[in-house]
Amino acid sequence: MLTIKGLSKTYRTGDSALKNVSLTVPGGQIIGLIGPSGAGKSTLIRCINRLVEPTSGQVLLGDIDLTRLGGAGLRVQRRRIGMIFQEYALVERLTVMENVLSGRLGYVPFWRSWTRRFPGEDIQRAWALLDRVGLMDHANKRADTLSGGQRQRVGIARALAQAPELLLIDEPTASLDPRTSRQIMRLLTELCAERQLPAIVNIHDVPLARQFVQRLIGLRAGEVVFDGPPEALDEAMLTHIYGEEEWQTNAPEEDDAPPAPAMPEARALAS
Ligand SMILES: Nc1ncnc2c1ncn2[C@@H]1O[C@H](COP(=O)(O)OP(=O)(O)OP(=O)(O)O)[C@@H](O)[C@H]1O
Repeated sequence: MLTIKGLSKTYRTGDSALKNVSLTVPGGQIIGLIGPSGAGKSTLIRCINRLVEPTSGQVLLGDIDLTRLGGAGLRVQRRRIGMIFQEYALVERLTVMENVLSGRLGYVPFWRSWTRRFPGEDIQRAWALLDRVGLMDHANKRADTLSGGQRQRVGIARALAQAPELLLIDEPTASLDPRTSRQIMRLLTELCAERQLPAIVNIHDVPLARQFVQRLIGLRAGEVVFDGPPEALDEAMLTHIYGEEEWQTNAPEEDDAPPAPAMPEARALAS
């Protein structure tokens, strides 16, 4: 469970990017974070993992307040947070398997990470994850030979290899075509449900968010102005959140692609 209490951020420039944001994300729930450019979505995500220092407030992962930690304590707690990025952030010249294993780097001793000798159980976990995200047959390919959707699947497997207790997902589909975007969103929602992971996904595409996410948070000028299910997000509320900015990027369509396979052994690993 993630609990955010009274979180505020004012940058040195005087920009008040977050104003007293409070919310709770229980395990298994994905929150879709929506709002116009400059609303504070990235700032919120970055304050949670302390890439940006909050000005005030608390961020509790379980019962540990991340805002009170520094140095080694923060490094240890950051292992509990998996990140998934718009541009995947893969190491291009490494294989798919090596990229997934890099999710374990925070756990292995320095000499092992230097020589890339990972424990057997890490390798087994990586295989199970590759199976779950549908990339078993691509394990030995270089990351730079993959399609965008495949790369994002590697990014997802790498984040899960970390055995995170929270996922922070920044614009996961912004570089993908509509159909691949739906496949990735479906995979993310399934994985969070299977592993009972709380997650926050920063997403520009409101129709896509509505299709896959059960709870949306609307940020406007650093404040939460909507917190509810997609059905409650009507045209008037969208106009309130976005003002004049366009929110519709991809029209929702039925997807004929089958859902990603749910491998029983990957489920067992997660439990
Ligand atoms: N490093 C920074 N220094 C000063 N001000 C910043 C910094 N980063 C963001 N801001 C300001 O904080 C506010 C929120 O920005 P943020 O990037 O969090 O919004 P966003 O909702 O993620 O926008 P976008 O959708 O365009 O990425 C904006 O007014 C922005 O100009």
